[in-house]
Amino acid sequence: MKDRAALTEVLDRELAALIRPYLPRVAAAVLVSLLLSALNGAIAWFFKPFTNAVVGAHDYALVAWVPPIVAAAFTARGFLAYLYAYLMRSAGIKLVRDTRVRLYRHLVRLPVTALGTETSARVISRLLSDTGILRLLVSDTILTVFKEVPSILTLLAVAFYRRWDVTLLALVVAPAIGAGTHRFGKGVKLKRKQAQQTIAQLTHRIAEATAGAKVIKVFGRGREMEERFAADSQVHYRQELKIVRLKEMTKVLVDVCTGFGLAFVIWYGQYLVSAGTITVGDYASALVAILMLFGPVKKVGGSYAVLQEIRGAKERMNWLEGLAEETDGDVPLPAFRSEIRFEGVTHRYRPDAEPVLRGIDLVIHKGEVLAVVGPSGAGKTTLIDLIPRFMDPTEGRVLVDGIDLRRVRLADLRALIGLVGQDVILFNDTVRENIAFGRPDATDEEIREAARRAYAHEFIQELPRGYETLLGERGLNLSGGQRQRIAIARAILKSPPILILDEATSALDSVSETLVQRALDELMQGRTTIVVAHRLSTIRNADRIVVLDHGRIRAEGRHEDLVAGSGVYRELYATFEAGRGGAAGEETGD
Ligand SMILES: Nc1ncnc2c1ncn2[C@@H]1O[C@H](COP(=O)(O)OP(=O)(O)OP(=O)(O)O)[C@@H](O)[C@H]1O
Repeated sequence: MKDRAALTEVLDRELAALIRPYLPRVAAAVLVSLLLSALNGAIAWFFKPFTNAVVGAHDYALVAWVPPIVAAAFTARGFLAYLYAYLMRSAGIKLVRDTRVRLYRHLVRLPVTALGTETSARVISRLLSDTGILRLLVSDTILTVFKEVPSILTLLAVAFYRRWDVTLLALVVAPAIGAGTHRFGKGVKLKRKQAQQTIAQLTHRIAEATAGAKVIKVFGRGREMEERFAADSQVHYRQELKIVRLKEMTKVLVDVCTGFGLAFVIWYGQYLVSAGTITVGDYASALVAILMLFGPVKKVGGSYAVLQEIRGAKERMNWLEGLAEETDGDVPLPAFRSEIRFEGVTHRYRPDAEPVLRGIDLVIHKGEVLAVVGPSGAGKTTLIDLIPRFMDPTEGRVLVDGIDLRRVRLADLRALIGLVGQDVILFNDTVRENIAFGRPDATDEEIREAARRAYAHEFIQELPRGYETLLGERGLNLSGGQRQRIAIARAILKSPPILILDEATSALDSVSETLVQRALDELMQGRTTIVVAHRLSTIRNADRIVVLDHGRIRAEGRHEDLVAGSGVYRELYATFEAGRGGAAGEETGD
């Protein structure tokens, strides 16, 4: 109970901090809205003398003024209403925009392992949908506080001043309003969180339907996917409906309670009047003030439910904001001079899990091509992921030129590294931008030269708009080999001294494979290369091979030596040979 109260307090402080930059704009909007009310009041007020003047036509001087004043008043009203809406809405949209940008910046700065088992859909729903709800903070909650709370306080003061006892009587219903509103509000908060989870689920299903289109079709599961989406949408509909009902119930509650409050006041007031204790004037004045209180109280009650909704969304966003960003070191690393060293490296993905790497000691010398081989799950990817410091080892350390990676400036370290992974990520941009991803300042000639060396220039020229061709979402309109060559061109253009390759396990057709292999050879020229190898040619040509098994280095050496000596390696090599398809077949000809 106490924890929950503390959480609410923290949430409210965070919400207050979020809204602070936009307060001047909101205050200006409230000011405009007060002006607008005054103008409306004035229009109503002057209606009588104007009507008398026009209809009675006694005052000709005034009659002449009426048409321009009416036109001006309505024009001013239109513009003030516009200004009010503009100020109010822009503050809300700004709040949403800035929060999204802040969250995205945070997302990009997270370590790659931080998101763990979270799906991208859950992150997307937090970034787009939960942040969208924040808009209500401006257009509802803050607005209500600015507009209604001062009226409530003024009216209460008047009512107390006139008849404090009558007013107190009206207030006996206040605790009921407070407790009921709070209870409904809690329901709204819970439902909002659930509804946002369902939004994440829907986002997930949409992503599956687009990314998994082929699988869904070939397994004939389209109908089931539709049904699941419809079922989730139905769940979301019910959750939203529940939110609407709870919010409206809050207003009903205020109506019912105020009805009772009023009944008490009328009953007691009449008694006082008939007993001659108070004057009719006092009674009427207190009654009017109390009556006028009900409208603003109802609005504040409704707003409290909205605030709970916002708290629910903020709580979900806090999960993302609570993840720690990558920690950066401060030792500059302008160049790669001699070696990468693993010292007693043990790594677990979770404290209670088995280690994936166990006591690895390994030195990779500058200029060397090191192939890492091992059965599936041996820890190869984990090993290479430690070099760009995608994560820190749980025990031991990784050093570049004798400096622990934890102390090195991350940007410097990563500037020295090129990475060509199994899954080629192409961005939703032109071929040109995709190649220049690591060097946005590269000239056209440099980009072409990189593409030529990656054996990509020819096919790029044949694309409809050459280098300016937009690659579709995830570059779907290119073949696997073409995608890989673009990734290689990207690495060639960056020209890093250290290269990390995670060879694709799936074989390409032999023509494509030859081109990719040549492009890779070109890329590896003169660079220190660590490659998770799946091709026979790669392991045969490597300066050294490291055999990983169950997180340990089981053997190390050149291909010829290992074939002669290590049992584990011979076994592995046999599986490579047995599986040689396009990839291996290519190089057996030599
Ligand atoms: N992010 C992660 N969280 C938890 N466990 C992980 C994570 N990444 C990998 N693992 C586990 O660590 C072990 C080693 O995985 P790793 O990807 O390093 O092996 P690998 O040798 O590269 O395998 P493969 O050749 O199949 O890609 C596996 O058991 C895997 O399930």
